[in-house]
Amino acid sequence: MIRTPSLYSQDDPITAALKPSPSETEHERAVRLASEAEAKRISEQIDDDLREERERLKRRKGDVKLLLLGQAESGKSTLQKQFQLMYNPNSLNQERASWTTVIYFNVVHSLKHILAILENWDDSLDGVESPGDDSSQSHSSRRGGFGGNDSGSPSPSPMDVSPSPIRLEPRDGGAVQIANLRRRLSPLIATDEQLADRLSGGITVSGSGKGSVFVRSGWQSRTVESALGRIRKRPSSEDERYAREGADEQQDPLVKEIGRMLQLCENDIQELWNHPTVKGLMAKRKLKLDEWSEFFLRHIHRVAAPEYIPSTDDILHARIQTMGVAEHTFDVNLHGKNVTWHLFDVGGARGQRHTWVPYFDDANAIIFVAPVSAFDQYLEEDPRTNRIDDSLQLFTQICSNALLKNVHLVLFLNKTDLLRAKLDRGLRVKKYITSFGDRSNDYETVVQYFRAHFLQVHRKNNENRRVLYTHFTSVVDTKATQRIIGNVRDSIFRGYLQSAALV
Ligand SMILES: Nc1nc2c(ncn2[C@@H]2O[C@H](COP(=O)(O)OP(=O)(O)OP(=O)(O)O)[C@@H](O)[C@H]2O)c(=O)[nH]1
Ligand SMILES: [Mg+2]
Repeated sequence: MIRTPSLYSQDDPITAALKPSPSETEHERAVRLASEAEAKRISEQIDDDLREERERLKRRKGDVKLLLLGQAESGKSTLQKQFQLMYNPNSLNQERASWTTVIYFNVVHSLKHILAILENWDDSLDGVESPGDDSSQSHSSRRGGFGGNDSGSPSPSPMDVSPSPIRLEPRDGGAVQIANLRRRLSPLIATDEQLADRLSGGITVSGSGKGSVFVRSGWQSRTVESALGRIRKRPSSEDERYAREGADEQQDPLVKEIGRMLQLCENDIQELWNHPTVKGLMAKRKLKLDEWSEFFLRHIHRVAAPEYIPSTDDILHARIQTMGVAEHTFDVNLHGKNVTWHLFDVGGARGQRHTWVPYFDDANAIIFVAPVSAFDQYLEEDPRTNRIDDSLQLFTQICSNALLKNVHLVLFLNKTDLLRAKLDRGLRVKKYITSFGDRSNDYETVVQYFRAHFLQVHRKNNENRRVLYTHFTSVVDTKATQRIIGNVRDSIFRGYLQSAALV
């Protein structure tokens, strides 16, 4: 007979220490056995997790890992949606209905913001300053020159002052009209927090400002799940009709109710959006709306329609902040070879950037997204830092990071459509970026100026003499972006094949 060592061998001091006391009662024995069983379960779970992780790493060995990096609002998640549209369009269709919640939230939040600005403005409608004036935040206290020099911006040039400042609505009629709109819209505005809660699953992120909502990877199904307590699987299809047919049975009662409210309030929203006071404040830049706010308010007739299902363009314009790192997987076929790509879409706010590092050591490529339209904007997390300055600082850190020194590097100078629109509206770069000086304020000069700064950062931090691939992009433009994604895919693939010694 084979003899096995006793469970409580006298030779082992640890097992001796764990040996039950001879005076152990029945109850103590039951508690001990339960805790030993729980410890065993946890240990086995850890072993399973480790085995799974090893398998996953083994599987991923030949895969391409692409990181999307850049500051908050730069367009990383929008670019990820373009990849999804290109390589896994069914998955975008399956989650189409869940974007309704985000878009309703974007609309309600924008209305709330407009009404809040109007409230603060009611008392001082006559105190309108010159166009282009941006006195809601003092420039002199901000970093506006490249490289974080604290030079601030020059005071507005007398040339910028309009000889006849726009007069906003007189207090009486306009103010009464706005007060009525505020009253009628208040039930809709009151849903803001419920919507935020639905999207974030109750998680709030400190310092997120503007009442933004952060979502973790997989929020689309969780949003529906948390509302209904179940997820219904639908057959995948490229047809938006599926989304429409499935949407009703899957729809969250809160979202349904807000859809109904939007329908009833559409005229009031139109009236507020087209109100001369709102237009006047926007022209004076006393009221600054984010690009997605303007987009959805311009399309409110469609968004407030019964049975609204977001179009692909709507999904590309919807705004929700990424929390942590979200992994998306696609199969990319090139020259008959099928390779799995893992796209890592990161949260770009300063408080999120520490989550990027664990993904650096086995990354093959990075697309760094820098919004060039942001020259007149400041960080949510640090209102003293100009957004372009922050992008350059972040790009410096990425270029100089030792873990990333062999990674294929692509730069997207993004939001060129918004840059063009701002310049066309007469915004002057020099007012925000002092080093721009007296250069011509046209689109070509401005984009080349920004590009030169990014190239300079790359040159100064390029011991390995790696190539930087640069693209001017507007990632909400599907046709142009998909063409660029094709180029990027080819260049990443070439590098990948070379490093895998397959060519
Ligand atoms: N007009 C325009 N809008 C853009 C462009 N790129 C992104 N946007 C919009 O800008 C907003 C922010 O884009 P996101 O993709 O969510 O930004 P992000 O980099 O993922 O931000 P975080 O998740 O906070 O790090 C969204 O409403 C997008 O639709 C662009 O090139 N042009
Ligand atoms: Mg994002």
